[in-house]
Amino acid sequence: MSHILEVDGVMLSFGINRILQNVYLKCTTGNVTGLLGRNGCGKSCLMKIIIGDPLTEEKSIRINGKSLLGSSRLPEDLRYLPQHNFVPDSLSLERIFDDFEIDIEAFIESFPEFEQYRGIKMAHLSGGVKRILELYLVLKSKSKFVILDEPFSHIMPVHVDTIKNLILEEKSNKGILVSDHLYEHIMQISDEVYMIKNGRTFPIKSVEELHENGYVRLW
Ligand SMILES: Nc1ncnc2c1ncn2[C@@H]1O[C@H](COP(=O)(O)OP(=O)(O)OP(=O)(O)O)[C@@H](O)[C@H]1O
Repeated sequence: MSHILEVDGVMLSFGINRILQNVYLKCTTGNVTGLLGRNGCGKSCLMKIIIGDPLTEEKSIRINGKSLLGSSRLPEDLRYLPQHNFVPDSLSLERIFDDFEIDIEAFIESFPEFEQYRGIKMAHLSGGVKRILELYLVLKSKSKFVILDEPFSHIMPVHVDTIKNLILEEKSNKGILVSDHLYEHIMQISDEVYMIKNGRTFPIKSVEELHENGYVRLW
């Protein structure tokens, strides 16, 4: 079944700083939607607002036309990979997969060297290893939409390629909204890309447009 997530009417200021004011984006099952923009333009704030952070009352977030009210979100609707680690340090890899009801064997097939970490607690894993694990848990969750904030940060290139493939595989089950400054990867895997600039979102079709909008320097 296909679902559509739409976001508009978002107004966000901190003091006299207007961060977001003219936002529209949509994400649908079967699609990867990319979100790009300069440091501090409001990407993480927008993602947090979508997943229910009460940063602003002025917003309209809808799934299949039905407004998501307040700050509670059902995990079957939306899951979110934040920039910081979220799995408790005291849990082992095996326990985490059990808790999330996600198949650890399929994970180890994608990342064979994680075999050695099966019984290891999160506290003893490196930053990049934790990041891959958390990204996988969110990406594979039984949710209509997943929102990934900087999924490629701290991750070595060979695993970035695996993760891109997993995202492309998983989009047949859900809509995926993703933001990362590794814009070439975002441009490659996204069906639609939005940029945030001066508080508003607009569609981007090419790296040249990113250049024209001051996000990359091509010449
Ligand atoms: N709780 C807060 N209080 C005050 N200002 C905030 C708060 N949260 C975010 N900001 C400001 O809002 C702006 C947007 O922040 P946000 O984290 O969304 O940027 P971003 O586009 O994700 O940036 P980056 O690419 O650097 O991660 C920034 O100027 C930031 O300093």
